[in-house]
Amino acid sequence: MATFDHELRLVLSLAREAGATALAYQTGGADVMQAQDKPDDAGPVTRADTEINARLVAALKAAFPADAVVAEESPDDAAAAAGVPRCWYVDPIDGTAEYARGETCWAIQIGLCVAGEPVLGVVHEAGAGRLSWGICTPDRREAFVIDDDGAATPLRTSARSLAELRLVSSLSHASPKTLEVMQVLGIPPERNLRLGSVGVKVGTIARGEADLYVHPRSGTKLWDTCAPWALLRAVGGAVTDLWGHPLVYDPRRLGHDNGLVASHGPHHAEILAAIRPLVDTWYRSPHG
Ligand SMILES: Nc1ncnc2c1ncn2[C@@H]1O[C@H](COP(=O)(O)O)[C@@H](OP(=O)(O)O)[C@H]1O
Ligand SMILES: [Mg+2]
Repeated sequence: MATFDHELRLVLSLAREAGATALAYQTGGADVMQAQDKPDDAGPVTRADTEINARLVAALKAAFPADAVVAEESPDDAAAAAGVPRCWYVDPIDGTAEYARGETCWAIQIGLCVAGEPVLGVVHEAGAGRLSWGICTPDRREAFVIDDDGAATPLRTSARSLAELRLVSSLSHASPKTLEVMQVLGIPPERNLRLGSVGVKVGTIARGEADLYVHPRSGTKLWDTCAPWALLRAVGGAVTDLWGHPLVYDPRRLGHDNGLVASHGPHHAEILAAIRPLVDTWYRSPHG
């Protein structure tokens, strides 16, 4: 029986070390962070993204030489990952735009897929002083949030009804489509929490503070979602694209071109049905 204890221990320690690096640079301000824009509108990158990326990739490859490692700042390695049964997806800093602005809604994310299923995820919100992890396999379903003092609390989603849903949506990639989603689901602006980072947003659902995250377009990549999905699946949440298809973790296609819908679980099908008329007006059909 694979417990993933060894993997979890290593990844928790790597995430904490990376969090300390990122915080040290962020405290140093703009000159130390060295934010630059990547080509092709791919968003900002900082010294912390590059250095943490290199450290995490090297450590995972050394510890698990048979595994593939796909990471945001070294995406060319993804070609070699096709067909490898175990693949790590690493986002050294998810929410780099917020990180570079000195905010706290960013996270170090390390996820493991086995046969295309996210089974282990660590989302370290170093700026917020909180680290969440989850394991979701047929043998083990467990997810905790650990605060800076080391206190661990089991993650638990809310029991909110469809009429009470709390949304969490992007801060830096806001879309007018989100307002349409809010309208059809009857979600007022005060129940829309805007935050950076997929992992931070999904974390609010895993802790029961929000219930629904809709990313109504392309733009996110497998490293943005793998770790968050593992922990949300571990607590019974649901994740699909805008049409209700499961997310596909195939390193030959790094983008989630059909958007994202993550929820606390019990109303996922009703949410998809409610937004489907909108999706049909936005897009002719799903990609691929
Ligand atoms: N429209 C878009 N174009 C490019 N990247 C996008 C995007 N929407 C989301 N992302 C990526 O998804 C992550 C979460 O975005 P957001 O927090 O704004 O929802 C960010 O990852 P990084 O910060 O790791 O680059 C961001 O780059
Ligand atoms: Mg990211």
